[in-house]
Amino acid sequence: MSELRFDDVSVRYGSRRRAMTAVDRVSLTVPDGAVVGLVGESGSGKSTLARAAVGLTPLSGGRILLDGEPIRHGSGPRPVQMVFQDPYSSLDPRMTIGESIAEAVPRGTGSADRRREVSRLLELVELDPARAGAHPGQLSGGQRQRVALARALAARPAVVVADEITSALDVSIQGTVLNLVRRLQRELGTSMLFISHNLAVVRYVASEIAVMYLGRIVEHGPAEQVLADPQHPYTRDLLAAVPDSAHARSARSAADPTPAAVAAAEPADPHAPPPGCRYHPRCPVGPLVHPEREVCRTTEPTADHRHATACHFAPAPEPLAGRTT
Ligand SMILES: Nc1ncnc2c1ncn2[C@@H]1O[C@H](COP(=O)(O)OP(=O)(O)OP(=O)(O)O)[C@@H](O)[C@H]1O
Repeated sequence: MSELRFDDVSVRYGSRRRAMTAVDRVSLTVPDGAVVGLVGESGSGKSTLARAAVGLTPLSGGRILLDGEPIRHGSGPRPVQMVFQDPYSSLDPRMTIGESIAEAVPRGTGSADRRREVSRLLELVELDPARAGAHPGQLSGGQRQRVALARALAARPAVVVADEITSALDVSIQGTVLNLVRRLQRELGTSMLFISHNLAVVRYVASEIAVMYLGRIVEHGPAEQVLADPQHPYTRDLLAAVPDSAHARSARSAADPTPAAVAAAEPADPHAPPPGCRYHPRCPVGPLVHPEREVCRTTEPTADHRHATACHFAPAPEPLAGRTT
């Protein structure tokens, strides 16, 4: 069992006047064996949450639990491994890829076993073990990202956090890396927090989707339900931005026409999040368009159901056929 749980987690940067809360009271569970996709625009706090999970960023509040226990980020193998957007940040360009992967194999493994493990991991990520002597600079971006995945898996992690791992790749390569993630997840059953600003990428691998806006989770539920029946106006806007898909078309028809006041709205300032619902200054169902909906300016909506939406004016979600809630 490997369940990662963020329990009321906050992360603040800076001090006093320039302080900003990048992650604000986030509760989110990555169930055992599930891939939770975390989406949201740049600056919403996704990377901060990821870095907190691997101990790179200290918490200002709340707890992060692995199988119910606080994670220990001391020496020794890290139970939560992270793969970054730029594999150069995790791969030393002076080391061969075999050495980089071997370094992450748990201590106490003999050298012959370590070599075998490196070959096994390279095969697992669909790279030729004969290339173990190559340096990262000799590989393509997609191949480097495969090595970064192999290195993360070498530590036999309970959970992998993947932060924008396809964002720097050519579109043609993104699909092969996503296929690999899907296959690895199916074969190894590793729990995963998969982060991307791109909903089209997340929906390809995730069993659940959580949507983040200005440090808060505004919608979370089973992937197919969030995609087919998005409840939060921000999720609908994200979906409408996905090029040519059935989901985008339905999201667009729900949101269209974009009211002029919404189109002209300024992006939010993360240093001064709006009171009430954080999305209200940009929201097509909020007080910009419906002045009587004062509650959006004054009261923060909460989300606490299985397909949960933090919006005062979200319709009740349709039950999924064949599922019990
Ligand atoms: N080390 C830091 N010091 C101060 N502020 C930071 C730091 N790291 C991030 N921030 C701020 O915290 C907020 C959230 O950033 P974060 O990188 O977590 O968001 P994100 O959703 O991952 O966006 P991106 O995809 O652009 O990285 C942003 O406003 C950012 O400017």
